[in-house]
Amino acid sequence: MSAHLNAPQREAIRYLDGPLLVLAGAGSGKTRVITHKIAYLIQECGMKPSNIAAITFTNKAAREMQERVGTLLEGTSTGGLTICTFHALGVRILREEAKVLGYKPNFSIFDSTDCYGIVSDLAGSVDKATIRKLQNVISNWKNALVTPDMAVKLAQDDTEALAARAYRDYAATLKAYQAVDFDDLIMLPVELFEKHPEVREKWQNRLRYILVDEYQDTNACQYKLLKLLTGPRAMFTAVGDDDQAIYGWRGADIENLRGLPRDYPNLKLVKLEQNYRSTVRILKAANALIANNEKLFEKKLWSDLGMGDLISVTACKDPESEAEAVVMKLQAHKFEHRTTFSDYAILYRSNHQARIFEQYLRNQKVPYLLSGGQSFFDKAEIKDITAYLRLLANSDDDPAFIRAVTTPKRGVGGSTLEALGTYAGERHISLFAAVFEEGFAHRVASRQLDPLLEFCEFINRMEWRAKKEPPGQVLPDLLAAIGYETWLYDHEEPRAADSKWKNVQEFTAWLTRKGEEDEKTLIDLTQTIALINLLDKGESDFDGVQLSTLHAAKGLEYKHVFLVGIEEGLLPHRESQDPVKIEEERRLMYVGITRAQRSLHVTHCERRPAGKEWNPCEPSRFIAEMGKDDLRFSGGKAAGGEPDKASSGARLAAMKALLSGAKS
Ligand SMILES: Nc1ncnc2c1ncn2[C@@H]1O[C@H](COP(=O)(O)OP(=O)(O)OP(=O)(O)O)[C@@H](O)[C@H]1O
Ligand SMILES: [Mg+2]
Repeated sequence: MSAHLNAPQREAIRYLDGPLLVLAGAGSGKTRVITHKIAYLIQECGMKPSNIAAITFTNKAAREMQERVGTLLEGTSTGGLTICTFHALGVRILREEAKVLGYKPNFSIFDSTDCYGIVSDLAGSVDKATIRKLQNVISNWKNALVTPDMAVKLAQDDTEALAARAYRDYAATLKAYQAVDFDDLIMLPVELFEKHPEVREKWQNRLRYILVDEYQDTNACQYKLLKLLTGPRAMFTAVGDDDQAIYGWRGADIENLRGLPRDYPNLKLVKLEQNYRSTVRILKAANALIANNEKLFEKKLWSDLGMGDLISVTACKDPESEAEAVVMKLQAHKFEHRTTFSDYAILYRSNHQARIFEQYLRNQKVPYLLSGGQSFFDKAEIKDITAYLRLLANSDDDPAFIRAVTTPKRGVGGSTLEALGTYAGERHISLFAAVFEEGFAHRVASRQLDPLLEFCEFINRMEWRAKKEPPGQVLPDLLAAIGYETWLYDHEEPRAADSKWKNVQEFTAWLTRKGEEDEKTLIDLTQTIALINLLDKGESDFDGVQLSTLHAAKGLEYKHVFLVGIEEGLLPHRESQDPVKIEEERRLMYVGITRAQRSLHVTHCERRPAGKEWNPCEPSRFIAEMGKDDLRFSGGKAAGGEPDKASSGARLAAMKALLSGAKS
């Protein structure tokens, strides 16, 4: 075992007598316990890698963990070792057990845009906000393991009954499409394991030891899946920090932390108290801030990495001057300390805050990476066009068929597809092949069959051309024939449509170029796209400043961190004002502060544009809560020897919150 482990870490790694919870603050080496425990299980306990599964919160975290375990175990084979997210594990289980659940192994996974389309079809003519709400209600039901039948039975009033029926139809539609949504990736395996003990036992025997990182952010459904997977043996290690629970809005529930000792009376608890990440000042500020939250578990956290620099708090006039100030400070800091760009992170509450920083970084030719954003190939519009290409390459690709035939809409409805799906299922042929069969023609009206036939004939014609002509000739005709641009502008807000259409053009230009360079047809290139999708989109070697949302920065660390836009209304967010949500916002700030190793810089604006007007902004109450001993204020009203001014507004806000909290 590596020398760089302290006594409680070693204890946690060696403990194999039953379920184990490592509960500890930020930077105390929880993730390190997981990676080292995997190595320990394989190297010292002789466990097969294929019997071990480690579950991380994001794909990025999974990649990092794979790398670290790979390094620790150099020379030892790790074949079959599972390191992935709950969702990826769900996909794996579902693919293997699809038959038992009545799915094909190549079921589609619908993203939230696909699902929005289904819900909006079912809901009829209601506004977007209502559809999103309905989507949320359905998602909450799924995460609470409420089936459509249960929802219908439990409905208390007309609105709930309506929503429950929409849920039932939504589930039926997905099934007809042989598709699942993200929530299903967890819910269906739970259902599967509950109904089929033999399948459950098979998986319990396969995954004999399970490790879970960021346990505080699991939801009820994921907890259930974990329980079913570990079974009565309960051989697992969960690590987490209740002060970093920041996904309550997505159904994660700290109750799962509280529930563990109840569900597992023999649960062993290990606490880690030494922080190996941050300087004393950073840690002190983080501890002072989080002390304002109700405590679930008592924790201590100390560091021997030295006092470190004061934390700078800068008031800026507006977002432009904030971005300018941050980028200038970053460059000066880099020059002075001879660091690299990848030592820096700029973290913010909401995605939209990134744009102006990107602009200034680009102006200054500072390389940067944007995370928490979406990969190009995962964008709905790129997936739409890719669905057509997949279908040209392989007309048996049912998921691509469903996506292409319904996007843009061409008069093929849910019931037609359901009939087609049933027929194809009985005959064991693909949807595409089924369209041309006489047996199917007898089952549907001609107004249902005609648009299907027209679509398939179009695909056949295009396929024929795609095999011979260069992509540059086929693509424009394909796009024009399906009317994608018009459909986008009919469906989306103008700005969203603009950006999506631009992406489509960028994608087709790329395909055209590739086609010319490599002398490849569209059919050949479809394989290339699939491979790009599989490729690690990781950016490990790139030297750039990291731009990220606070949520996406969870679990990561950077030498120097800028927390920007730390204002009332942004953090805490204006829509998160009740006392429970304020606590979650405070944890988000805690996550932000504790990403920093050496230096921390906090900025806030005095005004922000709101349409043509300016809105005045107060510094966040969280700045005051960090305690002023380790903070150095500058800029704006606070400059010129009035260090307290910047925080007086924050204190006022904190007082207001306290009063409103006391009232409710
Ligand atoms: N015993 C140790 N000796 C030296 N360095 C350590 C030790 N334990 C952890 N570290 C280092 O401390 C840093 C924080 O560790 P790690 O990321 O595992 O903490 P964590 O508890 O998972 O943090 P978070 O709560 O943010 O997820 C890492 O750089 C890690 O390599
Ligand atoms: Mg961690």
